[in-house]
Amino acid sequence: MKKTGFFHRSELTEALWAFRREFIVVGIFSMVANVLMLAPTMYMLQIFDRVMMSRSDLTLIAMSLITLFFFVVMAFSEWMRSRVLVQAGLRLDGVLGARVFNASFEARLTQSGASVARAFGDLIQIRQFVTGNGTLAFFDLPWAPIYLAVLFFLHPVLGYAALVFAVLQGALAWFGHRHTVAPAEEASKAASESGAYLQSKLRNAEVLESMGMVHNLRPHWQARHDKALEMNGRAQALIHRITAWSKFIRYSQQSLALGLGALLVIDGQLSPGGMIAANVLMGKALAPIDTLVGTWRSFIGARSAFERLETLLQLHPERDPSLSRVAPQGAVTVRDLVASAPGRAQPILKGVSTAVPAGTVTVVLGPSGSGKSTLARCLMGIWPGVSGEVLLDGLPIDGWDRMELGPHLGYLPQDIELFEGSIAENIARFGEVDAEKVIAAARSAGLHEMILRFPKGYDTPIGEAGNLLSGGQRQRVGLARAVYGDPVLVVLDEPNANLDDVGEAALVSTVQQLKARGCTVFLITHRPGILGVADRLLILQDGMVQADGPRDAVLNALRAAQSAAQSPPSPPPAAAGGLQPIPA
Ligand SMILES: Nc1ncnc2c1ncn2[C@@H]1O[C@H](COP(=O)(O)OP(=O)(O)OP(=O)(O)O)[C@@H](O)[C@H]1O
Repeated sequence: MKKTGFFHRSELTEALWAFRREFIVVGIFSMVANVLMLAPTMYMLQIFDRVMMSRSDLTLIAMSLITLFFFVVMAFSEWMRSRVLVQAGLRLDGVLGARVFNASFEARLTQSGASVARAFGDLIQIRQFVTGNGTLAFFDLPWAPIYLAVLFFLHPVLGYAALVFAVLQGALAWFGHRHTVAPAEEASKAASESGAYLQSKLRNAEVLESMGMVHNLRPHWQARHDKALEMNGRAQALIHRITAWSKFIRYSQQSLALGLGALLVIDGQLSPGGMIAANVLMGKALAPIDTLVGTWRSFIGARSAFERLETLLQLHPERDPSLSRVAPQGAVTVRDLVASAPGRAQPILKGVSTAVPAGTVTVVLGPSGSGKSTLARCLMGIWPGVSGEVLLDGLPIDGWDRMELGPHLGYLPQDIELFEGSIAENIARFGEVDAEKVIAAARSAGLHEMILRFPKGYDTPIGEAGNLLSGGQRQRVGLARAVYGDPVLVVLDEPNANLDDVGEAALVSTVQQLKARGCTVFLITHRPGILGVADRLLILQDGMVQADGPRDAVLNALRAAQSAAQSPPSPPPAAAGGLQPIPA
């Protein structure tokens, strides 16, 4: 449960908070390991100041055995704490993986500006930090004062020297933090922008290669790449300078501590054993600070990753499973639908309204750019900037849980969007392949015989985005995927764009079968040949409804408008929205 008010924790903090027990266990093992880290120091003191003086073999053996035992316990504690952290990291991934996956997809749809491609990289970065040296150094840090106290106990000058070095290391860490965060962030942003640019162009490699566009695009990429290089160079230079200073302080500390101990020994204020022990102790007291300095970059990286991921999860909260509803029937109502897009002054859809009873076929017509595909996306509840309502069985479509609603919907987008995998997997929407349902969907899309002619039948791999299939085959596989599992609402965006006459006849039969089982169908097309299957027509013009109603009524009205417009010499009417002449 999320806490409210002062104790409110974000979802991500809550996920980490759930591992508090593990962190306590790590703290306990760290305590044991750190206390036992005093064992070599004590051993050294005993060897130099006691065994060497008394020359007692027995004391040496006893001291060695005890110290060995301490080492075993120390090694076990170190191993256990790393193990607990690694397991916690895996569990964290398990807890957040699905959420980040879903939120990434939602973010992609809403284009909310959250860094989608980075989301999983961010999760890995957080996990690696939480399970890495940074966290261990954080647990070791509180024990540094114990070593300091022992140093003060050996000689106050040694204690003060350690303090000075600690302050120097700390100041360096702070300086590094202040001055390198922004350049490092900018460098990583520039690098991912350059990578994303290249990636997006690689997707269209055929077009670029065939028309010799590679040469033209290279300078665009080079500019981004150069910027990334420059940023990276600047950040690296700073980081290297800080690392060099850090090394200087560390080496100085090691040697100066020994020199200081020697001075105290010469002065008779410290035993030789104390000198060696102090040297080791000082190294241990400063090691966590050293590690923190070494890991502050990953800390900063993990912190930014944490913030980005937190924003992503906040913008795309988990849907409440209690909202689960009964299976929809397929009645669709659209009310005053206004769909906008970033960077466009005018909305794409400007107040579209229609009401479609369950089990009817609506053919959507209109000229290019009139908003048909946008309407299709709104009907699927996947268009981000909308006002007005799209209701499925009277309930807002974007309020449904997608996992729950998805199987009841079928969608064939204009660019089909198949995925690498087999034909069967694509038709089955990458869920569990139910052979009977897959074959039924393929039959329904008039694809079954064609698939059987492939050497591997339904197991034929279709390549990335289906590029091993022809345009018409891709469209039919997309159609079979849309009708898979008997959905109640199917939206087909230009499903006949790549089809020959046989394919179009199969499409008509598919739509008739869908209708026969009570499925609501929206079919977007430019080709009037398919109007025969329509119960209703919806004609869009410039984002507005120009005509809507039963097919014959709309057609009669259009014909009347056409003949009225043809009697005086006047330009052909735009009534049919760029449609070829309405067949009689
Ligand atoms: N993501 C988007 N961002 C901004 N504008 C968009 C976006 N998608 C579509 N548009 C614009 O919205 C308008 C309608 O596009 P839409 O794809 O809905 O038209 P359409 O009627 O399906 O056209 P066609 O018949 O050519 O497929 C177009 O002017 C297009 O430029």
